[in-house]
Amino acid sequence: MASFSISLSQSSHISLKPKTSPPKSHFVKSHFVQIKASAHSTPSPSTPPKPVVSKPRRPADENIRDEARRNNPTHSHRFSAKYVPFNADSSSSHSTESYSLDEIVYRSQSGGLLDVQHDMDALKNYDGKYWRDLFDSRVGKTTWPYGSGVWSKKEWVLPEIDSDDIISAFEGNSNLFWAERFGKQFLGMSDLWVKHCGISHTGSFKDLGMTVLVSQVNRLRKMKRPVVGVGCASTGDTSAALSAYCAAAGIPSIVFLPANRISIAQLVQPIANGAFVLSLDTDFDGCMQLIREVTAELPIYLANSLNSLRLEGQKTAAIEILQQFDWNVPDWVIVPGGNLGNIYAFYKGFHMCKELGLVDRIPRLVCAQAANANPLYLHYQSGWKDFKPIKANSTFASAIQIGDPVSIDRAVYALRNSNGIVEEATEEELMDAMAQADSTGMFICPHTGVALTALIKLRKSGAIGPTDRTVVVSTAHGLKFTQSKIDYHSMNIKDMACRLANPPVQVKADFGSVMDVLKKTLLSKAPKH
Ligand SMILES: Cc1ncc(COP(=O)(O)O)c(C=O)c1O
Ligand SMILES: N[C@@H](CCOP(=O)(O)O)C(=O)O
Repeated sequence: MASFSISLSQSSHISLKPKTSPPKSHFVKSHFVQIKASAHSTPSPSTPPKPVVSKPRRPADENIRDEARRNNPTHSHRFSAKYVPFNADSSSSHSTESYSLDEIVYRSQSGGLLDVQHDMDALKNYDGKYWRDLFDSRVGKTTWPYGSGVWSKKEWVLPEIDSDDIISAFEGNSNLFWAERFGKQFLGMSDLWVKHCGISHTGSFKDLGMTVLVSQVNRLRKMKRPVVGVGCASTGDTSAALSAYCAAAGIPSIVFLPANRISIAQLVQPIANGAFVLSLDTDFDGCMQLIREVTAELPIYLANSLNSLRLEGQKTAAIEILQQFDWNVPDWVIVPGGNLGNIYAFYKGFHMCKELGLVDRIPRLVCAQAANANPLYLHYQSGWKDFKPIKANSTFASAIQIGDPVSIDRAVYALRNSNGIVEEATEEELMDAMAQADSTGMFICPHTGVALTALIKLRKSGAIGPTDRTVVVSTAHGLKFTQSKIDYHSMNIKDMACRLANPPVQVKADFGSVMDVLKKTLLSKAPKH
């Protein structure tokens, strides 16, 4: 595997009936009020927004933030959220411990994980149709901030933040790709989809969480909270997203990277975005330990997914999948896992949609790991007994080379509550799966190769049926990982057959030689009529 050193000296308006059940008194005066929701303001049953037939063009001297301010001058909020201890065992969730999202806190008093808890009673004042219509009305617009796939779900993400404090690149709304040929040719499947979360601002799903986290930091700094910068440990994608969003906000970012373990494309991202980059002679788990110690001492805000704010943004990918299927629920969703925040984020997004009546069930989740970095897989195989961190070995899926995932409890909770499965992929399996997918027109990253391997194995075992609607989550853009593809297609990998390698053919630059080669190769493959 290649390694690199870090020596670089309108609005659509919807008319909705209220829920038949009586809403809570502090929200609604009459049960029979008609709500007009606009794409640019949170609808209020007590003060319905003015109906607007079509959105007039914004004055030339007004930008989209100004426009949002004008349309929503009071910034009144009916919804709220807070941090509570993450409790895998809900029977013991009687804790009264909670924190405002404006506090800087990453762990509960007992040292456990935190979770962002929304005021579900307030959200339940609106029925599933209300939320589906509201979210649908915001897709594909430039209305600040709802044009973002994350902020189109603002009421479910960070309901209390002022739109003016949001730092967004209009992330999300990513392509749900129908993998027609891959599904048909290799798996006999007709309803296979790839959610391309990596076709995004910085080339990975991390943008979804980072817009939320950096927006909250922006708010904290405006509130004069002591935050001198934002820091993370990273295998390459978190650091890229953090540095981009911080640069957009004018906030300093600090990234801890494991030396020689991330791709050159990932390394250059924070460098270009002006982050303070530390290359450390350790692995990701070592970097994570260090950033936790540093952020406990210095006023640097922690941006890893230990910080549950990140997952609020990431969960919108799950909501988006449902939305893209017209609120039909797929049977399976397969997610590659490393630090294990994302698998929980998917669970949370699906679960919220069920709880709030947008859908009536959730998909089964599969978490896919590289066999060289498989602590969750081993834990699953043991029947969820005694989790043991491991020393992760080098893998082409370098962004998930993690042996001591911070979100292990969240992942176990998500998988147990979705009748989930954990699978693993060897280096050869993941690279072959990546090459196979690429040969059908995709250009995926090795982590997506891990997820596809899980799919291939589950199809072979019969767990996933030929007509099951299945979504594979692609987590990063293949262009960040071109070196792995170069190594594969030049058959330059020790102990790997690279059976799908497609190296370029060296030919003399004359007509005869070119014709000979073309006849021998292309024409022999032409379909016979
Ligand atoms: C490309 C890519 N895929 C998958 C993952 C795994 O996500 P998580 O750490 O949330 O499990 C990561 C980061 O860890 C990643 O960068
Ligand atoms: N793959 C991640 C690893 C860190 O994960 P996080 O979600 O906890 O930030 C990366 O790109 O750094």
